[in-house]
Amino acid sequence: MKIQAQNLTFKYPGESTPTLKDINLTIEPGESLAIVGYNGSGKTTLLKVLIGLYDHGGRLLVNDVPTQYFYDGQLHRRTTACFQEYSKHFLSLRDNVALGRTTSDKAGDSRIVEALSRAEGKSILEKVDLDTVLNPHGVGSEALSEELQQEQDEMNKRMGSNVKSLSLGQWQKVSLARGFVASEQADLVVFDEPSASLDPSAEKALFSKIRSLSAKRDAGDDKEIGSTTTIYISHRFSTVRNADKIAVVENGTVLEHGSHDNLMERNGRYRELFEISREGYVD
Ligand SMILES: Nc1ncnc2c1ncn2[C@@H]1O[C@H](COP(=O)(O)OP(=O)(O)OP(=O)(O)O)[C@@H](O)[C@H]1O
Repeated sequence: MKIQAQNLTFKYPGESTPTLKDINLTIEPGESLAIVGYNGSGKTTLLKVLIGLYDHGGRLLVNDVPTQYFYDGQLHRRTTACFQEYSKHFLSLRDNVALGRTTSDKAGDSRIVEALSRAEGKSILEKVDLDTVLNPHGVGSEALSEELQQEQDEMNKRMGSNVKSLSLGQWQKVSLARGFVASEQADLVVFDEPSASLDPSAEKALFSKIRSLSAKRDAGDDKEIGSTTTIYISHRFSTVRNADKIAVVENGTVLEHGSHDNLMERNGRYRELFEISREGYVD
């Protein structure tokens, strides 16, 4: 999917000043774009506007067509988004990953295992199986409200001992696996800080899987296929540098964009942020 933002602006309802202004950006089909910048600079808002979640000023074009010419839901069906606030369901591991998108047979289960593996979460299967019901409220039952405690007691009664809790990082991998299953039908896949709860080795492998979603394939005459575009927000420059394009967002606008090499050569904010992050790894 090709995405073009032309003089894009956006203001949250009730706010006096726009959160995004003069955004001009083109992401070609099959490209990966990393969005970087300080906290509160507008990265998540930009991601949400680019995938059509918010009404905006200026123009947003998808495959050269202004988004208002698509019918309701048409673009959303082609988009998969993994946001920081992911959902956890009191459902089996299978249903948490697939949400009904896979068939209930061996082929369906192997898609789920494959998605868990791409999300660096295959080891979760050493602790629970696909039928295990996951408890979204965590281990600390003493911290649960009376209502949640009742819900948990009820589930435990119904499911016997087959209810298990996961760590934060394991839940994040379940939510990423959900994104990978959904991405099979998507032309645009977006991730908002997908590795926040992951350890460095899982993180490195995850980003290479995310970028491989974007690998350009020969689409032949069919412009619709072979062109999954990925956009991700990350503060980890070791992974950001491998994106095809990087956009530096500051005060609600794109300050610089280009490849890692272009931006390093430009010697501007990207280079400054990259060097600060590198210093963080040097003793
Ligand atoms: N729903 C909202 N209503 C009003 N203002 C909002 C809303 N969501 C975010 N903002 C404001 O918009 C600005 C940009 O927020 P955004 O979440 O896009 O930043 P970000 O760059 O993704 O930050 P971070 O790196 O901390 O996740 C911030 O000043 C924030 O307070």
